[in-house]
Order: sequence, then structure tokens, then C-alpha cells
Amino acid sequence: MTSAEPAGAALSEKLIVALDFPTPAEARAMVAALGPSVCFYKVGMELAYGGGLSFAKELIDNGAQVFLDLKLHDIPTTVAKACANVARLGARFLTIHAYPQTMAAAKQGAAGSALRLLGVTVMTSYSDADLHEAGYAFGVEDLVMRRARQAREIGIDGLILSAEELPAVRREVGPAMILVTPGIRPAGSSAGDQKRIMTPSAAIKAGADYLVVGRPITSAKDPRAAAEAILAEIAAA
Ligand SMILES: O=C(O)c1cc(=O)[nH]c(=O)n1[C@@H]1O[C@H](COP(=O)(O)O)[C@@H](O)[C@H]1O
Repeated sequence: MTSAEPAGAALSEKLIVALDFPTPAEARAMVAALGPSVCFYKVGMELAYGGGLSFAKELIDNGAQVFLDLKLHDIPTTVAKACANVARLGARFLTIHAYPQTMAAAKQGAAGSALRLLGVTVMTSYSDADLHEAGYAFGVEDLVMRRARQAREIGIDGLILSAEELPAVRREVGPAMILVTPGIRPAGSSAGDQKRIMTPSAAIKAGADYLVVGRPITSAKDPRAAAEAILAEIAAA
């Protein structure tokens, strides 16, 4: 592990809002609408491919925490050099796919920087049947556990997984790894394309260090109220 996160993130930092927008202008408007209660943002592929890397730098310069969700996966040289370049931006987290070659290369590329690497185990939109269809011999639980073990052995900082796998993975990897869960749905909200979902409160109780939430906040009539309700749920849990 390059270094541990402080034990237990500050409560407000446990909520990472996914800025899944096509342009920085729309993402900037959402940040303004959310106000000061949200301090951690995820810039993913949609925004990154529309000018989001400069926008991520703008967020960082304004004092926000930024998670760059680029889900890197390529030959080792390319992954290592991409990670070294991303590390210079000053983001806190970067996702890579949790394949052993990719994780080892990413670790080498990010070495000596403050960037924390998160290995994506099995996407929260996947079920056992989806993995089978994609040619995997493992079901979700077995593949998540296998990748979690490999990430720990390689020394990756943390993992992206669904809240359903949290207790077993935490037992396997120990307390130091950063466990981040998307697929978060407040009670009554629609799952959309997510298949492995959990409420904010249940995910925190299951041991999540950070929750990634997009549409339940960004598509809400009042995004600030939606974010504050999730923060209250986190605090109560
Ligand atoms: O790496 C991620 O952040 C990620 C991994 C995963 O397994 N599932 C997943 O939903 N995500 C991301 O988390 C966010 C979830 O968004 P909502 O479903 O709108 O809450 C999206 O930005 C996804 O790209």
C-alpha cells in the first residue's frame, strides 16, 4: 500500500457526488447548486471526454476533493505513464480496472505521489448472468473476492465494489484498504441500470468508507436537499 487514508473519512467527505454531465458548464452549475455541504466530486468518463480534466483541476484549485474515474486498463507501459500523468493533476482517487497487470503498472506509475488508486472489482451494473455472458467462469462474489485479494497483494490503496460484497471483502483485505461503493439508492429511488444496490444507511453500516452517488442527487428536483438527506442518513448510520 502506498499509504493509508486517515482512519475513517470525515462525515461530509463520505459522500462523493458523481458529476456525470456532458460539459463542464453543467457540472459547474451542479456544484454551485449543491453548495458547501458537498466537498467531494467524481469526474467520470462522460465529463472527462468533454473537457472534464481541466474542470477537475478547477475543482481542486477551489479546494474540493476530486475522484477521477477513468477506469484505466491497457498494456502496462501505457497504464503506468497515464497514472504518472494523472498524478500530476492533484486528484485524490483514480480508478483502474482490477486486473493484476493493470494494478501493478498503475502502482508503479503513481509511486511517490499522493494519488490513491482504486481497483474496480466487478461493476455494480453486473449480475452473475452478465459475467457469464461476458465469458467469466466466476460469479460476482467470487470474482470480487479474487480481485480484492490480488489488489491487496499488489498493494493497491482501495477498491470499488457494491455494498453487497463489503462485509466479506473487508474481512479479506483488512481495515486499511479504502472501500468505495457506487450503486447507492435511497429508499424508493429507481435502480436505473444498477443491479447491485443498497441504501446509504445500509452501505455505511456494511462498512463503506465512501459512497458514490449520481442520479439520486443530480436528477433530483432539489439536488441540494437530496444530498443533505443522504448526508443525514450517513451521519445517523
Ligand atoms: O467506478 C465507478 O465509480 C463505478 C463503478 C461501478 O461499479 N458502478 C458505478 O456505478 N460506478 C460509477 O458510479 C456512478 C453511479 O451513478 P448513479 O447510478 O447515477 O448513482 C456512475 O458515475 C458510475 O460510472
